[in-house]
Amino acid sequence: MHLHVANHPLIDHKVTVLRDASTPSPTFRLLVDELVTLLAYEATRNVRVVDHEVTTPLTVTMGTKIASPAPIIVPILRAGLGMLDGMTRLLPSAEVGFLGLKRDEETLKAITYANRLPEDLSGRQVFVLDPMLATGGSLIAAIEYVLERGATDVTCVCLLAAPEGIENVRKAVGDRADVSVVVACVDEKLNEVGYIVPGLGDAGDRLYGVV
Ligand SMILES: O=P(O)(O)OC[C@H]1O[C@H](OP(=O)(O)OP(=O)(O)O)[C@H](O)[C@@H]1O
Ligand SMILES: O=c1cc[nH]c(=O)[nH]1
Ligand SMILES: [Mg+2]
Repeated sequence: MHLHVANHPLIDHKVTVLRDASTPSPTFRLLVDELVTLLAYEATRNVRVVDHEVTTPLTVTMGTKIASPAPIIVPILRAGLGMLDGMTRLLPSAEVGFLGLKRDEETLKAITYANRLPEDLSGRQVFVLDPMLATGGSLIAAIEYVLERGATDVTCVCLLAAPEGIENVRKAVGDRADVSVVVACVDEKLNEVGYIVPGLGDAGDRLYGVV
């Protein structure tokens, strides 16, 4: 597994505002959207492209276009939905599959309640979106889902990660070179109830309200 931690003052600034408990949902949603756009620059560094001839007003030249089959974006419901628009804006030809996972707050195990992914992801490049990588249980479940269906290149885009969660993902995927995690910030630790510290609280609740 390859880990890329973004290192950019604009990203740090926006993450700081996200952390602020007084930031209201509309601002929180806007910042998540902006952060995805910034992280996507790194996350899509290895997006597959093919040569593509283009006619400019002056001549014919060779450029590139996103390869076929198109990449597939998988937001993990709920909180990952807040990252979807930002990602599809940059990759408009991508397809979107949905995975609904809810962490049992007692056991901290991820429970799958929705799955709308193509059965066959053979050879597909997948971008998994989830703002929070805490114990890693949810992300590991998502990575395993798409790998079992044949995906060959999985990039996870997260905002905050706990060191414990990164370690768990690393253990789960081993030294696979085609799984990577791009994250805005690696936080200090998990607390005794599995929340990221200093973190930003419950990302789903902050985006969409307490349910
Ligand atoms: O790394 P983990 O320990 O698995 O925790 C992280 C997961 O917890 C949150 O989702 P949650 O279960 O709160 O669902 P929600 O998005 O519907 O709020 C978050 O969005 C991740 O999916
Ligand atoms: O800190 C955390 C941990 C899991 N899920 C969240 O939304 N926040
Ligand atoms: Mg939540």
